[in-house]
Amino acid sequence: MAAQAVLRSSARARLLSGAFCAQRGGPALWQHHQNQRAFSNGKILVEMDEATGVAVMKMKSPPVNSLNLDFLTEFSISLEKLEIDRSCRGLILTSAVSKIFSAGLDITEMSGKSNEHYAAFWRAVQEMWLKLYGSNMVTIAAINGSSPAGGCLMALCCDYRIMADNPKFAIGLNETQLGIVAPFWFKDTMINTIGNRATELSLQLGQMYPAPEALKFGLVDKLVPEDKVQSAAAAAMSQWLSVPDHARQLTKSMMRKPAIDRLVKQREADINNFVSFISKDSIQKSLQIYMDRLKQKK
Ligand SMILES: CCCCC/C=C/C(=O)SCCNC(=O)CCNC(=O)[C@H](O)C(C)(C)COP(=O)(O)OP(=O)(O)OC[C@H]1O[C@@H](n2cnc3c(N)ncnc32)[C@H](O)[C@@H]1OP(=O)(O)O
Repeated sequence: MAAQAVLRSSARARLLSGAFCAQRGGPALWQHHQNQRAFSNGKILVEMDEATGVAVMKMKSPPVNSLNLDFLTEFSISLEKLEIDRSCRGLILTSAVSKIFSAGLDITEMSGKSNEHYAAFWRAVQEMWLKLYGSNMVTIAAINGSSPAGGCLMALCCDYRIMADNPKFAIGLNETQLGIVAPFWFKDTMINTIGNRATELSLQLGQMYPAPEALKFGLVDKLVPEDKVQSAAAAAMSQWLSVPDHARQLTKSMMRKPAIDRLVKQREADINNFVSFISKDSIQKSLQIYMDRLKQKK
């Protein structure tokens, strides 16, 4: 109950009540301009091309697009809005922040907060995963910067990944480097992409892979020059959209449903696990050390 109260007081409540809105004071409604429609909830900007049925979702939460409770709530609501729009068949997920796709879960959401807050936060992380991994749309990640942990997870949820060919940009599930453990559904998502052995190595070591290495073992599907990421994503999208929707959607569901069902069945237990793990003193200390190191590297 307390967890729901936290969620009610967050972006979801503001969005649904219409306070998150466009500068003119209305709800985050579509704005029309020629063949384009757009809406923005503040941290997320969505532009949809009506001629192609493709929406581009840009994450815009500087400095690093870290995934806090408000961001995750906006993300899930935006995705739901596209999912129920029958004219939208494809989604390109990318970043409006230079050199960063997403820094993953916001570490400050996992430090020094109440158990109710941890529970609400983790429910929002689960929701983002359930919606994106289970989307009926074709989803393509246009990875135009670094993408650790939760950022990598978002990319892995997509059907296809195109990354900027820059060895300074790295991607991976680096949770163990923070002294924390990726849950089973992060692990399942990675296994479904790169296989069991590569996932085991990657997760235990908490590896971050520079873009060229990520390509080698299939963590991403294609590298292109930085300035071609969006056009390459659009080109890949038109190939994916040439497949009849019903056949592609059923095939996607056949591949992903077992992993999705597994979390759905254990959602509350997974939240309880997260809360009891993250609230341990030793884990809080590890996160603090990691954050201090991040700040010291400057
Ligand atoms: C227990 C259950 C498991 C939970 C599963 C967890 C999943 C996760 O996603 S945990 C988060 C893992 N994320 C990371 O390890 C990323 C850490 N960040 C970085 O490596 C870098 O910041 C970067 C590569 C993303 C960007 O580097 P750079 O452009 O040099 O920017 P700065 O490092 O200077 O960062 C700017 C600013 O942002 C703060 N920050 C960075 N990442 C996060 C984050 N994930 N959460 C919260 N805040 C973050 C960083 O501390 C800087 O803050 P200021 O010093 O106040 O400017």
